[in-house]
Amino acid sequence: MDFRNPLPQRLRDGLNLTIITVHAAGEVGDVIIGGVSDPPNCKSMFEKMQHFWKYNDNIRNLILQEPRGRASMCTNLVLPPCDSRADAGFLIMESDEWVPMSGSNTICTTTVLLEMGMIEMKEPTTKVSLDTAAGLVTVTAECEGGKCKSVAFDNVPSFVWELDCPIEVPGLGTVKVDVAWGGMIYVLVDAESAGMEISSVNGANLVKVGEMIKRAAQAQIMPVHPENAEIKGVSNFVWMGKPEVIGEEIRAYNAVVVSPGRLDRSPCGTGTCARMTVMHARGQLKVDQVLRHVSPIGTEFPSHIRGLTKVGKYDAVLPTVKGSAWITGFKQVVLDPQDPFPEGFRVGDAWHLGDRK
Ligand SMILES: O=C(O)[C@H]1NCC[C@@H]1O
Repeated sequence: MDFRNPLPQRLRDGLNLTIITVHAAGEVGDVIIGGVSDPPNCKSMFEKMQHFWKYNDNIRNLILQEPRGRASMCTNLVLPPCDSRADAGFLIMESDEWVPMSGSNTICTTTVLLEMGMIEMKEPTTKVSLDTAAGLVTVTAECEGGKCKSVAFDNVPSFVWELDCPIEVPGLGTVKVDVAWGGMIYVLVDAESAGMEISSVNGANLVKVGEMIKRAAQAQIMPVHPENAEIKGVSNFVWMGKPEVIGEEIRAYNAVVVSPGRLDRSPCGTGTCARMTVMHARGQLKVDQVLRHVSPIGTEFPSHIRGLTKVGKYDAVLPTVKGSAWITGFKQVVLDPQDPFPEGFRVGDAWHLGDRK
């Protein structure tokens, strides 16, 4: 056997992605660090995201769908930033969409950028500015011995469109939902009042009922971001667990149903921001008070509101979310030109197929 040149020529010639595999609080947010060209003539990361949606969405399908991907994972693409203040730019791929912002993915990407030496790590604290499709996000990483121990990101302002908005859900009746922006657009429902228990063993039911409510909300309401009319429509769903006051802090479980229907393994950074703005609007969370948001697998994002602002006509909060990520591997992904599934596939045993055939 000759191992000197193990990769056949036809695989070396085609798509060849260098990926660092990583998870934050259990949620996979792999990071592509090589093999994808920067789209030309884009003035913002939002324009780069639109470019991929329009011309290169096949890469998202290839990476996230089977056989290379799976339902419960995301992938990030590191690119040069457009904002001159930023150290790096990145775009976020989820199963059903490119999303403007994501918490677990910001934590994964920052950890990879620092631990792989793509941005210089300074101990004990490294400040990083990341250009995202939702805007500039500043990150403070606690670092020690070459490890990025934690990542706290100052998210874009979050605000509420609706509190207690009645939605007619076929099979369930009227359900009251909150609608908020946390870097993605969320519908949020109090789990206890809907008779839902947040636990991993109840995962299938949380997904099934959450998807029913989310799809009904998508059909009945159309929130539009006041500063970017192209960001519109509900993306994900949050089950809000009962808040428990512990000293000065609040601890609460949550379960986020990520489209097309699976639970976020992490406490969901953008969902946490959406929830904090809802809790603040209801007088349940004060500025600087910690919300320790807990995922169905028990991982935590300690978070807080660092100040108040306005987004268009809406009162908004400035949310900060903290978590940790761990690199799990390194891989090269290729596409054989003869592969019958150049964009992968989904099977109903593991995927909510939704409207797909
Ligand atoms: O942390 C978050 O914001 C997310 N986790 C996966 C789905 C959401 O983007």
